[in-house]
Amino acid sequence: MTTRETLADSDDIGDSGERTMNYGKEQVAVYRTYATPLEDVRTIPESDFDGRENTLFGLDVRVQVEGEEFFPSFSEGDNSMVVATDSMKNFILHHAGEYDGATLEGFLEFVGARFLDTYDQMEAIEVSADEIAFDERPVPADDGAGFEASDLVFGVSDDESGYGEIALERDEDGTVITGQTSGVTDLELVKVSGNSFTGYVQDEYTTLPERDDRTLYISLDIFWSYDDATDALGDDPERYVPAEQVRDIAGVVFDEHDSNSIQDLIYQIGLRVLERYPQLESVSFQANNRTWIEVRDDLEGDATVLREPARPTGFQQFSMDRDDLEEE
Ligand SMILES: O=c1[nH]c(=O)c2[nH]c(=O)[nH]c2[nH]1
Repeated sequence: MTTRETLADSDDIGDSGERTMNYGKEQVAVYRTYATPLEDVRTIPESDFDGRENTLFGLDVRVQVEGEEFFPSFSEGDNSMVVATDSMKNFILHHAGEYDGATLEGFLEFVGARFLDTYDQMEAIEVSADEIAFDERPVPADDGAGFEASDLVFGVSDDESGYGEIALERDEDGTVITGQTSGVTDLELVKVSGNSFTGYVQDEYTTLPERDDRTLYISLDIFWSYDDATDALGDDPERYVPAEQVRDIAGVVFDEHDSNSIQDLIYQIGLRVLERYPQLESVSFQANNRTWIEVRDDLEGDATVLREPARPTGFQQFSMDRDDLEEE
């Protein structure tokens, strides 16, 4: 997942005739040690995740601001209203020390609201971040029985990470959230059996053989939006949806469900997510097919030998809401 937005992604292009005008800073990496622990989250049957210590809290932040008062900086080279993007970076770093909450989304709202409080010329702001994830490292337990996670040493993770995006505008009483998306990105899952891909269009362009079973390798980004965006902040941990639990739902549904395609699989994951979290309005997916190619199936039992696939890669995008759950 990248937090970079291109002009073509912008809402403002096309029919509205409205001008695109914003600026900001991206790839602001910030690390906070001993942030507030996330506690008292509701547990679900698919996951043993019940909170995180936040001993190391790392974020790769992107901030984008808008306001009519920035127009002269584009049209006349008049920087009198411009907050340097370098200062934005410093503002984000400073406020990482002021945040006393426990979630990525909470920090984005906190720092976004502080920007609007501080700079009147900013009318609207979007703040997003990818979590910079760290893994626990096992060390022998103090009581000599087995192993426990070190309090001090962490591995730099190559695995999936949390994602958040918050849009804010000023209103009479302060700031209001106008957009929110949370997510878990760069999940990579392989299921060795129980995946078919059959029944697709057969015509003169079809060379892919139907498969009753295949080793399915997917990379997956999952995003969700709450009915009430303030639930994303984690102030009420019971209503917060942790990225770790959604990650675990994806793994469990993949394990349980014999799918006939990635499309079929992500739909089932989406249903489970909406079922577990009534506070969510919608869930969406970006999947990529990275399935290996079988080179040997003449081995004993179910053993096979596989190789990396050649490019190009297939993808699936899908969004769903509570109506899909009700139709089941
Ligand atoms: O799960 C899949 N969905 C597809 O649409 C597709 N197309 C393809 O070539 N392989 C796959 N796999």
